Amino acid sequence: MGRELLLSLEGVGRRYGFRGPWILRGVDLAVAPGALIRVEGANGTGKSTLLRVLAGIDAPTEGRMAGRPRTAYVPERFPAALPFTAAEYLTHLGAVHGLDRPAAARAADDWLERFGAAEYARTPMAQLSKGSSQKVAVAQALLAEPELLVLDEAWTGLDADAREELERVVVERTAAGAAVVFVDHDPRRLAGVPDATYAVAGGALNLRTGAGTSEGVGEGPAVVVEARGPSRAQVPDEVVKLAADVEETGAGSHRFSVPEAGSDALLRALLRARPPWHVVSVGPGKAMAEPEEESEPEVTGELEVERS
Ligand SMILES: Nc1ncnc2c1ncn2[C@@H]1O[C@H](COP(=O)(O)OP(=O)(O)OP(=O)(O)O)[C@@H](O)[C@H]1O
Repeated sequence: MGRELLLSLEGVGRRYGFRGPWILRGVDLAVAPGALIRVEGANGTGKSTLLRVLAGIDAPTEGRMAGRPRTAYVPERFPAALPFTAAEYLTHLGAVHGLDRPAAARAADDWLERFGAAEYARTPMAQLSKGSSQKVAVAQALLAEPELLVLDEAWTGLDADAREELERVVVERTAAGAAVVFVDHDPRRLAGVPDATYAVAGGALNLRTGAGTSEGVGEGPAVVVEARGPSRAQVPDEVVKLAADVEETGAGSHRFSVPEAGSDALLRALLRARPPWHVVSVGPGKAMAEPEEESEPEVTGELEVERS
């Protein structure tokens, strides 16, 4: 099955107020279905700002975002003192997400149960402990099976069982094709599992491990990216370097085969090119060892990266 990007950021910047310092600048990020992305960085570098932009809570001050996945977000600080019980609150949110009330109530109970908070279902949220209230924060994000799950320190305050459960849920969601972007202060969190780890520093988002880094490229199955360039544009050098195979499939259209570990970096390079390329589809290819057997990627639609 082909994959369209769920979301992409291109040249995104964010600052607070007209004259505030830039917190983020020139951020490019391609979020594919099934991707697990970790974001790191020192305190105050802009991780939460980036996650709020990804979650659609905050708008970029400059740059472009394309794609509108069904998104759920666990904020760093959850407003716990709401005038509802946990079950009422979750049922209400489930209904807002389009579940009928009985289904929403069942989903609310199921998620509270899964995180060991069933006994607090009828407790007013203002009376919940910090940890129990964090379980409600996590449950509200999982209710509607989001396509993009954004977790800002979501493990903080959870007990050991709930922390493990949340790791399991993240792996389940990505296996089901959802993307998960998370920040967590514990380096052991989902260690070795993320497809890519980025660091926010000096306003920039830098790839640390995973796609496009030396430890990642060359591993894993091939991914085929179909993209269309501006008329008579050269394939960007960075893309040529990352791709294992480049084929011109029509006027301005190209097909790139890239090891899975390098696919995000290749997508970023296409989106960053000036003028930018249009990513048409992303799909699985044949193993890199069999280049002569060309695979036909499934074209699933077009992601137009708008320009200002
Ligand atoms: N709503 C806001 N208004 C003004 N400044 C803000 C706002 N939100 C964040 N900032 C500033 O933006 C910078 C980045 O904050 P952010 O919370 O994104 O960083 P962070 O990397 O998540 O930090 P931490 O690790 O401490 O959670 C900080 O200087 C912060 O003071």
